[in-house]
Amino acid sequence: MSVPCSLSARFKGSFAYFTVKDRLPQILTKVIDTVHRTKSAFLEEYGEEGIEAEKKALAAFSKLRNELHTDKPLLLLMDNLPDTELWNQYLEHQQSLLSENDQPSWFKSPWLYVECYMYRRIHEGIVLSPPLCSFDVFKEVKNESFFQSQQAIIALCTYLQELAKKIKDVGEEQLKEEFFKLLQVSLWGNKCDLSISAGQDNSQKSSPLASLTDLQSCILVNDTDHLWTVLSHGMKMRSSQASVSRVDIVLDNAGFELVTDLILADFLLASKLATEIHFHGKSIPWYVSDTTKSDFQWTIQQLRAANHRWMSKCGSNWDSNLKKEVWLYHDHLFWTLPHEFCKVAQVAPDLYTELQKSDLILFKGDLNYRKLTGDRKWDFTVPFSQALNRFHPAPLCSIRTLKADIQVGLKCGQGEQLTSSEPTWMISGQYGVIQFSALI
Ligand SMILES: O=P(O)(O)OC[C@@]1(O)O[C@H](CO)[C@@H](O)[C@@H]1O
Ligand SMILES: [Mn+2]
Repeated sequence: MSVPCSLSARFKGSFAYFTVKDRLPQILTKVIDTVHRTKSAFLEEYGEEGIEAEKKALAAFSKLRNELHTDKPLLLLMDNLPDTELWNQYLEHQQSLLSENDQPSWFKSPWLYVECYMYRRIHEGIVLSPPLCSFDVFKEVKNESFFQSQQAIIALCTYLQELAKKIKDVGEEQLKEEFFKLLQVSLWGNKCDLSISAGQDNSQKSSPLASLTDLQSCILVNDTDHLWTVLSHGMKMRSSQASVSRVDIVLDNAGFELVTDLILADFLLASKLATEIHFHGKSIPWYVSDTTKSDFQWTIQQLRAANHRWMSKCGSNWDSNLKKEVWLYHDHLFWTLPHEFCKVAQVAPDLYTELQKSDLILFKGDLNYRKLTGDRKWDFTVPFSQALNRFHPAPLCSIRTLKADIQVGLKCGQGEQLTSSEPTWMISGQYGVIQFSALI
């Protein structure tokens, strides 16, 4: 099957161009500033060795920023991590697509590749600066964004606990309504990412439940009914056979968005729409605010320890879900590779086999959407299942706010109409999709 070309900074004036030219250097500058500001903590923890490491990391990041600014060729990774070889093979593959005189570079290669590559090079800079190896350059902003969303988190935890009290008596119609509501909360939670805002505060300040009705018209594709059919069918089948219904959530951002995902996951178990939830996070710091294992655990511990009855109730329930293994956390290295998802079966067959066990996979966020659709110049009306390019481990759904200029599965004329009335509709995060594809 032929696929369109990749989005790339080589298209001047595109969002990819703007990202590589302005947003990525801004993020790198913030990284440099963070490491610099942490100097005294490094000194305290590791002595002189910490200071030497800080200098080494800063030199690596300044060099990286310079390579980016001047559109230098992309380089092989020099660390020795489990994914190093895969990254270096990917560079060779990109090279093989070019003529002999050309080399993959920041402003010429696919946007998805170079953007992922920047985060992997940041990680390399840290890993090659021992003893800083486990320092997360984005931890501080992720934690701040959690604290800045406190009121919204309290509102959600309170709502969930009130719902939990009556859940056994809730009829099918109301259950469906509650599911729709919490799914939308999780969708709009995706507005709060720190990559699009280049690390600036982008947290949820007010209760997200109050604005759902107003926001409904901003959901451009809403396949919630299909999701409901899959989940409620699973629930009915199970009552006769005592089997499991497994939902996988491929997580995106820590902070408020993660809490909305955990709230949804809690509801799926409490309502018996699912019996097992598998979360997939990132194994290295990624796209500023993406969730790592440490963010996942930290968030649950923060809730547990909170000085608010319903917040701490949520935290302790979630802790016990993990202990009972009805919630499971995975962080396969594939999620931080530059590959499109249609390559999972080939590059990470173990992950593909794991995903095939799912009854429904929810992919959160914009980057996952870009990877699902290959980050290509698709027409707006191309069916989602076609853009998936044969990636189909299980029924799946993308839940994303639009923050990159790619969107498929729209009605004829819908994209063009939005472009003329609201030129920034694809990158403003004001619109969203809940886009489903059944097994074919
Ligand atoms: O995956 P997320 O957190 O929803 O978004 C990540 C993101 O901000 O990073 C890219 C730009 O740098 C955009 O494509 C996208 O909006
Ligand atoms: Mn993200």
